[in-house]
Amino acid sequence: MRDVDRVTVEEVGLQLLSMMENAGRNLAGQVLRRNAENVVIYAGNGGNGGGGLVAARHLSNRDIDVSVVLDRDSSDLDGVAATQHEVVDAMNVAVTRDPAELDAFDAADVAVDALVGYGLSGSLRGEAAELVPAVESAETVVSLDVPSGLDASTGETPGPAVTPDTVVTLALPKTGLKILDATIVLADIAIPPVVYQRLDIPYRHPFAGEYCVELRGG
Ligand SMILES: NC(=O)C1=CN([C@@H]2O[C@H](COP(=O)(O)OP(=O)(O)OC[C@H]3O[C@@H](n4cnc5c(N)ncnc54)[C@H](O)[C@@H]3O)[C@@H](O)[C@H]2O)[C@H](O)CC1
Ligand SMILES: [K+]
Repeated sequence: MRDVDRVTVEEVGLQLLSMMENAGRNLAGQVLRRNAENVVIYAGNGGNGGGGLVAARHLSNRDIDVSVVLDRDSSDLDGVAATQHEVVDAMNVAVTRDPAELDAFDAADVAVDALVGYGLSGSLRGEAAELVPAVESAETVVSLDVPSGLDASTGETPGPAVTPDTVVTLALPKTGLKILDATIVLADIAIPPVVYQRLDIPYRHPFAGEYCVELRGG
């Protein structure tokens, strides 16, 4: 997946922010399908968190009551996550580090888990790990790309990990998802077939007339 991202950005010229926009909009679409009224997005400081913050923007644009919980102070965000945070902050979306501070916390019908994706290294630690019970307290948990704390390649959970109802995984299903009971939805983030060709990955798009396809029910 890292190679797919690299070739897409460096050789084809599609920008990370474009892929992330597709990721976040597809994720928001999956949340909207659940008729959620009150959504809490848990976001970390990487591509995964950035996608979660894009979804926060799309949901807020659709008048959903959405709040964001970060695993660090917003001033400690950098890169794409900082860019996406700046936008939701300007939109007056509630952003906090402490879920108990949110009026919406007890009422959340969907929690979006965008703390860590395939960038996990070792066991889930620090505030991200401490937030796992809060994420799981919502009626429905939707993880972006891979459940936070689960190794995307092996499926191992060397420490705490989110147990989602649904995973919205991006571009290609990650092998580590095989062990989960969750519903797996594959989302199109517009990676062109030439990228897979260059990497000798046999690929035929599975999306038919949609941007998301359910690979496996929970
Ligand atoms: N083609 C695609 O699939 C695309 C995927 N995208 C999304 O980007 C993430 C991968 O982004 P990356 O920045 O490489 O890493 P993460 O966001 O997954 O993680 C970095 C984040 O997590 C923290 N962290 C790492 N290990 C731990 C740990 N053990 N405990 C606590 N915290 C940890 C680290 O400090 C960073 O803050 C991918 O999953 C997709 O969601 C792109 O949006 C587009 C292309
Ligand atoms: K995640």
